[in-house]
Amino acid sequence: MAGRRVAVFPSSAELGPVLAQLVTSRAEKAISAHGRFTLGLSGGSLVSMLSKELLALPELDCSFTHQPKTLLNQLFSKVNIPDSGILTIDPSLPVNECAEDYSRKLKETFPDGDFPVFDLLLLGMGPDGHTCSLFPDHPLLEETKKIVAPISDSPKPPPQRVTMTLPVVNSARCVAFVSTGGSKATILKEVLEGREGSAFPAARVVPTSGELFWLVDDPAAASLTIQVERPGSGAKL
Ligand SMILES: O=C(O)[C@H](O)[C@@H](O)[C@H](O)[C@H](O)COP(=O)(O)O
Repeated sequence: MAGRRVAVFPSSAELGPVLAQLVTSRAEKAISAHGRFTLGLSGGSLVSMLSKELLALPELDCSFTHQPKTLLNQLFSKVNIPDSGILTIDPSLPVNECAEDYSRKLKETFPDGDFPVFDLLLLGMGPDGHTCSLFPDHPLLEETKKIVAPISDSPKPPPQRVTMTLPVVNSARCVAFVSTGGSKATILKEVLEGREGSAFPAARVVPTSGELFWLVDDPAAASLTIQVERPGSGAKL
């Protein structure tokens, strides 16, 4: 890993522009290095935060995780992405087929190597420490071969989901968690300051050779004792 960076902002209002800057800077870097930019998005409040900030981006080749298209419309209305550049799950399929279908789409988009290498993954974390649909103590955390897996016993509704696996997440060139609000304070401390090898799924996101950011607000960071960065709203990460 290139080193974890924890950046704390007074509120989402200051965090949002820095998140948008991270997306644009990693997009520029990716496009100049290999001619396209691949972005994976998880659920939660990320999409609406991004849609407020991203007014214009270069044409992007994007892949989105388990987001129904309706949720993404507000984001897509702000950025210039051709339909062919957007990969979504097909929720009309039974969950196993849905995972296979999405896995096939990803393999077509990322034909090289065992696992897709996203330029940037933006992730959220639930109050139980889950990320993507990787839940604490679930056997899916040990998956080493699949790139997308079905889950039929999610502790959080809906019970049936599909998720990217940890090897995909940890292959990314850059992963950024976004976590805001006081309800995240306890779990954030556990994940960022807990023992080595903590079982929380979010703590197992440690990109093999990519960057790792945690972008959080003051209420979420309230219990942290580790050293953090406090970038200004115009900061570049
Ligand atoms: O799949 C889901 O049930 C949610 O999308 C969930 O995983 C979400 O990403 C986290 O709960 C963080 O969401 P917030 O950042 O909005 O709290």
